[in-house]
Amino acid sequence: MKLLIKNGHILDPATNTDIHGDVLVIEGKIADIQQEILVRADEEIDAAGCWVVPGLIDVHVHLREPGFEHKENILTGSRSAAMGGFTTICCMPNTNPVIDSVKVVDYIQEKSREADLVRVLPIGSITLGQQGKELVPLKEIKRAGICGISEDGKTVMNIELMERAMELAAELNVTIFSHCEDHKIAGDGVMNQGKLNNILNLKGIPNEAEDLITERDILLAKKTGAKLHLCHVSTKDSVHLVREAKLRGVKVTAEVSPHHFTLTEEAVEDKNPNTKMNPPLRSSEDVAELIKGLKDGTIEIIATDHAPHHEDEKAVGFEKAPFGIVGLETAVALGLTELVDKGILTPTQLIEKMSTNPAKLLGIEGGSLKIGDRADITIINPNEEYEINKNSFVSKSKNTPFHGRPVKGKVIHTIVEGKIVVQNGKLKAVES
Ligand SMILES: NC(=O)N[C@@H](CC(=O)O)C(=O)O
Ligand SMILES: [Zn+2]
Ligand SMILES: [Zn+2]
Repeated sequence: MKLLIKNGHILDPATNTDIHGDVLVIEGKIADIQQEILVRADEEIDAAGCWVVPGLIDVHVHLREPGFEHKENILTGSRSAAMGGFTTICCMPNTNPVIDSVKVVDYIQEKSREADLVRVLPIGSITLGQQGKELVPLKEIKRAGICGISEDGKTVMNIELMERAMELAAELNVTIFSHCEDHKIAGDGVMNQGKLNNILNLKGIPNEAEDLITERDILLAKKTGAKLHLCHVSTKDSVHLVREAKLRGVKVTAEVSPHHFTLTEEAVEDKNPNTKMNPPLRSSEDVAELIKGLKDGTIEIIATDHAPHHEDEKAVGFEKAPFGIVGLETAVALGLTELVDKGILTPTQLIEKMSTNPAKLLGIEGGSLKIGDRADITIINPNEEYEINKNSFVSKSKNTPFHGRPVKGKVIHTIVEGKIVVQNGKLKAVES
């Protein structure tokens, strides 16, 4: 099977490629990249006016299966990922049962094989059942195929237990994905604690809830030598802490989610439950520092924290609604509109944070268009302008604050191992 991608703007951060030309894929692998390739192929894609980039990788997604399939399942989440240009996604363990055993890891892998769309890498939990009491059997679940461990949704508040988890993770070379939130300080807050929460009569979550755990986990990573990845960084001081930790040689990486660099707490003004997520939308000073951190490389990854919730669950008022918003199908547009178009990141830097750096963090093949590499490729039209429409999402859930927002940049084709899964902005093979 030969696939020829013609006339694209080929951007590969891994090989420093930035040329106009053609990409030839043979039997699922990148066979050639030239200004012009003249061969007869089985299939041809005209990529004129589009970026041709390494397949995007999202290290932070909630697929909700097993246990919460009314919000999303592995098949619908994989479709949503493909539509968003992602060829690999990592799914968080806050399912029911939790991803804390070989059995659940196997189940997810089997379901994703059946879905046969994008690669799904499960993230195991840190403690059994995310109960914060006993560590998971790390050696076994690592052998079964987890790509890291996380207590996402909450924090392991017991510091001794977290230290032991990091020691073991360091020994087995497993990355810890840390959701930094001091439960006591966050209390039953529902939005950022700042200028607005009192006016809106909503309980606040102060920055310190995040910053204290960020600091704690950086210190533990330094002490144990564990590889620490910070999930959804949202505060200015956490960005400062990461910047300093890197200077001191701590093995720490950090991600920011598109909603945190796009919106501030002001978006909560009309109490739309789709502006409620954890961590909350922060102040404009926090957002400015996140953007600075993205620009200077302190934050090397953009991850969606795709957190689908059913419409009925969100329709109970701001205070009672669950935290979280969907993100797979809006990430590319927000990255392009908010970061590239505004001159904060170059196109190559955006792709680096959405593909090359995630691959490095996970230690997996991908994030590059080297000859011989597996042909995971995303083709994006950076100039297409439209309004985000939640009704066009293929995700089971539509909980987005971005419905109706004008954006620029659309995923046109997603190719996984040489197979076209999204073509001309549509899923190629959808039964049911
Ligand atoms: N981000 C969220 O607001 N919610 C996530 C949990 C999490 O990422 O912490 C969820 O699972 O719904
Ligand atoms: Zn989280
Ligand atoms: Zn999450």
